[in-house]
Amino acid sequence: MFMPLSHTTPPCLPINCQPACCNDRNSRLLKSFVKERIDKHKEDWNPSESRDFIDCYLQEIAKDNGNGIFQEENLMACAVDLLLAGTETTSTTIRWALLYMAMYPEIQARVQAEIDTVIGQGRQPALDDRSNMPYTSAVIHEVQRKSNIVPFGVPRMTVKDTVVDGFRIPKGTTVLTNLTSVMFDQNEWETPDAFNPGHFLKDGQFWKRESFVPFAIGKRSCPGELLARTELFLFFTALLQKFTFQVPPDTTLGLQFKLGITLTPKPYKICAVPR
Ligand code: HEM
Repeated sequence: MFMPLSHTTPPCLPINCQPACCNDRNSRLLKSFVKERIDKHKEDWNPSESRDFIDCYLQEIAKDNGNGIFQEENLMACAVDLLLAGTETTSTTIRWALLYMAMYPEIQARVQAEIDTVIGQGRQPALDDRSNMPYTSAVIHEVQRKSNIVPFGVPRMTVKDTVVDGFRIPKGTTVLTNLTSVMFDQNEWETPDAFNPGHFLKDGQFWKRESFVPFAIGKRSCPGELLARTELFLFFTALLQKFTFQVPPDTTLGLQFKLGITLTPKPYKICAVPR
């Protein structure tokens, strides 16, 4: 179970904390959408059959009549967090992936060749295909490493005086994990600043690397990792199965970004040409 992000995030981060979902209007819309869903779940709730997260939470609230830690306010905050953390991140990664594909047509062509061999055009991609597609997996990992969309993890706060590697961190200190330093470490990566899927390939097979940490590590690492990895594989392969992404005529694409809670590419235009 996780705490709402708002309980662990300091109110004023020294960065531009304004993803589209954070502005007042969008935040109100999101909250009222979640409230509607919770009310609907309460209406047709059957305690002996949990359909999803909201049902399970309602069950926990009912156990101690809403007097314990499980309360409707927390349910609301957790559901909003899941929607925010779960949509902005995956869609931003896909935006980076399409940008890289348009900028590196030879890499895109190799992904498409693998899709054509393993999946073909006659059916949609399935998760089972992933283990037969080392090059595509390497490209998705390299997109995640190089685009580095959550460069400082999620801000945390020490709950007691702590010593890390000889450094004393007093209780109540906000701590950011510098994931960038690991994913661009010159001692770990052969060409840290290049977009190079070869970082994740050895003898033609997918190579899992310890320094690949876009979801952070440890007991507070991203709870959505499995879902995100599944979504990224299915969306990316489905898109490249049907389209080739190209730089529009007379346009130069670049890797300019905007740093907010996530590191997103600046808006860009590319052509999706049906295959
Ligand atoms: C490419 C996609 C994603 C990336 C790169 C990503 C990355 C991260 C990172 C770095 C953290 C901070 C971990 C830490 O502080 O140690 C985090 C936290 C979190 N992520 Fe993700 N995430 C992604 C997708 C998702 C999805 C799909 C969901 C849910 C459906 C999700 C839900 C969360 C939540 C709720 C937290 C806060 C957990 C807590 O406070 O303990 N994330 N994520």
